[in-house]
Amino acid sequence: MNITLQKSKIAKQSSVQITGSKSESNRLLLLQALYPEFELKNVSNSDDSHLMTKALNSTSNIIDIHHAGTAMRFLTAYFSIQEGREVILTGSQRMKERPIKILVEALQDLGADITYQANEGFPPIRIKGKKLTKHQVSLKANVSSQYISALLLIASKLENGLELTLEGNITSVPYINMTLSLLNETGLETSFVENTITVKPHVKSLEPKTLVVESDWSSASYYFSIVALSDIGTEITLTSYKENSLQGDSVLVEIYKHFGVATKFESNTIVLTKKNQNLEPKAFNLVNAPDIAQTIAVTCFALGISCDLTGLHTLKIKETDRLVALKTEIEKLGGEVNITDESLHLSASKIIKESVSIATYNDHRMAMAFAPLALKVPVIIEDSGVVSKSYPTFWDDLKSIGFEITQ
Ligand SMILES: O=C(O)C1=C[C@@H](OP(=O)(O)O)[C@@H](O)[C@H](O)C1
Ligand SMILES: C=C(OP(=O)(O)O)C(=O)O
Repeated sequence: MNITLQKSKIAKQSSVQITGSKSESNRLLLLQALYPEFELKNVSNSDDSHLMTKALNSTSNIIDIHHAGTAMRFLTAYFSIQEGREVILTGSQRMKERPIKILVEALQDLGADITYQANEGFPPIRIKGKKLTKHQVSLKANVSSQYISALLLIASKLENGLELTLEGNITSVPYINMTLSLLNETGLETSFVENTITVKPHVKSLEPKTLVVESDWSSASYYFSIVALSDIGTEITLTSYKENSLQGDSVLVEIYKHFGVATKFESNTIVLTKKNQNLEPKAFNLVNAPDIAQTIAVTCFALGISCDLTGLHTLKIKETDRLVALKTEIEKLGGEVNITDESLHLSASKIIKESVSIATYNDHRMAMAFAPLALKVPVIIEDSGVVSKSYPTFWDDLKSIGFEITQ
């Protein structure tokens, strides 16, 4: 369904409760399936986390994880060690175009039985679960950190644990550190020295405990953008966040200072306040935080400032080719964007065309990143339901802070 966001003005002070991180949730759901002794709180209500839960509880031999990249990668590793179980893991048309060869080869090197059902290197895949006895493997680390996290999540269940050697530049490093921190929090032993990660085997059960998922920082990014585009003094409070986050996207706090947004941590909330207008050109390397690239590009466009974003090589293999999607949609609005395979340059723009219909390409972040533009001009968002991949209540939450949204 397409929706129209009328030109809106938000309340001077408002607050929004954001659901648990989808990245943390999907890791913890898998760990809980391996070690049922712990309990989870504030689990994400995203489609991707529902799909993860459903897949882990499914007894079917065909599992469809739709658009959920982490679920696809993490479950490939999980089903490889489910002895005696055979499943076909498949997904949406786009998922069938998202590469998985690096992970499959690493699992095969460890002894896993995985075959491609259609195109080599891509889902769907058939997995015959078995005991994996090898423990040393190396893999290319510059394509997706999800392959590495997938291996780490099952590592403690391998007979001899895992010694993983990362080859080349390592992309999206905070997501690897998040995986290791969560393993440690659950009581598993890991080390990460130079380019080698080790996880000790653990056959026994773990100490029962309750783990509380922090709310999603990528979802928070849209509010940083909203505050950046609002009048000085505008304040939005978001729950539940902590200062020492495991999520790399918490770098938003530093990045949005450059847009005049101050962040204050107060007990379990963050309070975002618009302090001043800073219209200097911007440059950010987002190799550690690829999911906030769209948010930042649209903030800059809406403020009429130029920006250079680099470290974006993973954007081409996400829900859509996000570099091409950003260029196409910003140019429809009157902007000028130049892209390479790993960077985006946005020229300073004086105009924002009104009532442009923004295509979202089955990508939740296209819909959410362009929504703050409604603080400047009316905008139409196509296929608005895509947001449920990570943030199902996004439009209701925007309405609650003053956005005027009609069908
Ligand atoms: O491990 C994770 O939870 C994620 C890792 C990142 O992917 P890449 O490592 O492929 O960049 C990120 O873009 C994705 O949304 C979630
Ligand atoms: C890239 C994303 O997700 P995934 O890779 O898990 O599909 C995302 O949420 O922006």
